[in-house]
Amino acid sequence: MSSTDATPETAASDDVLIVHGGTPLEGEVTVRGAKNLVSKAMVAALLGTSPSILRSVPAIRDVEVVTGLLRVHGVEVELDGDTLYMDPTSVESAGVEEINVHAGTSRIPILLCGPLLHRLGRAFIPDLGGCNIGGRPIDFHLDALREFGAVVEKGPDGTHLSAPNGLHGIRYELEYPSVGATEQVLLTAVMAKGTTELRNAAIEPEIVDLICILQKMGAIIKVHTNRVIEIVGVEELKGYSHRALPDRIEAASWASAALATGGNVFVRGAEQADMMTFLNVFRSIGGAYEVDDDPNTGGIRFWHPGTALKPVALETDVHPGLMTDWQQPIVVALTQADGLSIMHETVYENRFGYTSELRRMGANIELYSDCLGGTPCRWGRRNFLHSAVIAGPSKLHAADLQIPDLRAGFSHLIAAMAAEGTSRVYGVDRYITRGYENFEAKLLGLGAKIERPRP
Ligand SMILES: CC(=O)N[C@H]1[C@@H](OP(=O)(O)OP(=O)(O)OC[C@H]2O[C@@H](n3ccc(=O)[nH]c3=O)[C@H](O)[C@@H]2O)O[C@H](CO)[C@@H](O)[C@@H]1O
Ligand SMILES: C=C(OP(=O)(O)O)C(=O)O
Repeated sequence: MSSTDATPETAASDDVLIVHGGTPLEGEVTVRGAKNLVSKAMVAALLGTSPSILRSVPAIRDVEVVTGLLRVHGVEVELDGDTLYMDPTSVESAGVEEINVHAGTSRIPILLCGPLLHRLGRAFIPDLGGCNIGGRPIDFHLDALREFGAVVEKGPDGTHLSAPNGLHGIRYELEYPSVGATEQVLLTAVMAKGTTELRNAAIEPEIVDLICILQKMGAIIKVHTNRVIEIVGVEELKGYSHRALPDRIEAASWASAALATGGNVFVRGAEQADMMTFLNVFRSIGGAYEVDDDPNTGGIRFWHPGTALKPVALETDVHPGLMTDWQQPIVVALTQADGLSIMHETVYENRFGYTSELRRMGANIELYSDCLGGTPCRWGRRNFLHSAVIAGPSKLHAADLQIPDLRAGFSHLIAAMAAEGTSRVYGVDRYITRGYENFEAKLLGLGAKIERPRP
């Protein structure tokens, strides 16, 4: 099972955005539900005996992929505006070929295991996709599922699971607080027989929102101190009605774009509580922000105050640390800071590939295999280039860029908008649409000078 985001070379030659750089982004964008919650909330709907309603659903490709997966399993899915109706009353098994149509782009298919084992007694894991930023093994998922009582069989066409004796609660400690493995345990334990205790769990806001959804469905989940989650299995869950929490990764991406281009962007829908760590970093670099806490129209305004940006030493970490998905946009902003910054990536071993393109644009970024951030991490001394030193400020110049993955892609766009001259950014449809809805219209609305090549 591998992470299968395509390599940059495979981006179609017409999948390109022309960016005329040098214009500060100014105006307003709206963020809707978080990519990393919405797709899991859709999987949770599979567990209900009645329909679920999910609001604030963004128009992104990961939602399309999970819609396809739910439909092949007999769930009726209808989108009305940004509200998703999911009726799981007639869940049925799907064939390997039908499932494989939706394989290879997202990591979500593995999260269907628990719900499908409960509903149908069997499940199949197709090839997983997602960003190509490390090995992304699924050993924690399979290990936990086996503990719950699942039988995991690897065949020539993929991994098949069954639960001949049903699933029962477990005491389980994650080696690392993996987001996906925590969600796997939650989605499986809620209907397993008995109580589950998960130690060293991830506690990202998207996980807390998933817990809220499961609670609405009838689950009993207690979040204790020290990353311990206790789940009391119940026999039946009903559908839910929920508004997804806003996408804090998209919000931070626009904030970084405002800073790197010397602009001023109001991100409607951005929430302070989920972005506290990012906001501290943004202010340390010298960016300015203001929170509007109106529950209906509020958000956060981010702007460059016109004074020199300051260098910082940062490390990515699990929540409440600095989110790894914020790393790339922040690094682009740091190319404009006055001095030496450090970024130590501790979550993924290979998330700096995109910096080679930034170097071609004139950024001064060196990569190291040592843990430069101060805290030794899992990747130290294993020859993974997982620390970056960024010397700024650099005058960025235009280049032709190949996007390697989702967040790197948005960061390439930011760099192209901050650079002098006209860049061509390849792979925007393939990668960026997976997590940023309507990004071209949003960029145009902020005054970005972008265009598609004429046929
Ligand atoms: C769809 C989604 O929500 N994606 C997010 C989710 O990814 P995802 O859930 O895949 O990320 P994890 O938190 O599981 O991964 C964190 C680390 O744990 C390792 N690991 C994970 C599982 C496993 O079985 N074995 C193992 O070794 C991974 O290789 C990685 O080094 O959380 C990441 C960390 O916040 C984010 O960057 C992704 O945007
Ligand atoms: C790494 C990411 O997502 P995924 O897990 O879907 O690849 C991301 O959203 O930055």
